[in-house]
Amino acid sequence: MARKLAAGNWKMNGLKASLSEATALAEMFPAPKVDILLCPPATLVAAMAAALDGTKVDVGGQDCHPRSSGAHTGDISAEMLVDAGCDYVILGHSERRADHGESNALIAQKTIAATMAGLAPVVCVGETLDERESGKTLEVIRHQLSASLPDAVDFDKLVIAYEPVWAIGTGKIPTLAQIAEVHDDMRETLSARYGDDEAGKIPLLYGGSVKPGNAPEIFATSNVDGALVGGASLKAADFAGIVKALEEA
Ligand SMILES: O=C(CO)COP(=O)(O)O
Repeated sequence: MARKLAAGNWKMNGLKASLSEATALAEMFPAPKVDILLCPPATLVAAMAAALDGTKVDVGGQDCHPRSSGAHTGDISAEMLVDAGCDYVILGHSERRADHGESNALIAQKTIAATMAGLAPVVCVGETLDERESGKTLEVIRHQLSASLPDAVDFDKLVIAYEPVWAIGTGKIPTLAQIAEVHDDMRETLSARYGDDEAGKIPLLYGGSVKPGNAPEIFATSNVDGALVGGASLKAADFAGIVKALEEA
């Protein structure tokens, strides 16, 4: 069985004052039954890690460079995220694939760098609306999985997030049958490559317009082990509703 994970992606949101939302969340879950993660913007990573030290809420970055150091202005390495107090890093989010032209091959390199540094990579995949409407969803997801993941991964750490691009920040979510179809197919694809035991350990998160209201039904869906949450992770009260739904799933 894969562990359960409620992960929040703050994207380019949050100033120092927002750390109170993170500490409020940690106070609500002194002994959570699931893993909880917040990924703030890079400017807040160290301060959030310090504020959450000793709590059950982990901190992650939203990207890392494939190299560990060097002349790469504006970039951050996996080692630096570890040094700042991170346990996780989100990789290959569709916003980075679109805004920064990230390829599957680059994401695979970043996944290796994160794994070598001891971070848990949260590798994101997801189809566009065009791809879904033309019946290519499973083909796209299978290709992204095979090309964005290296052969050597740490199965105790790797996390996959399925985030349909058209469901992000739109309030639209796929039907539960569509989520189940993709998650079951991802598990099979991972099993075929890595073996049933190893693939079975990988938490498969759903992301895209997850709210406290729709979380229970999403978490009851086949092969959904948690969520990667954007907007609803910014406020402790909203994210707490999603964490509770996962605890009760
Ligand atoms: O992209 C997402 C998380 O990485 C999802 O964002 P929303 O929850 O705001 O739709």
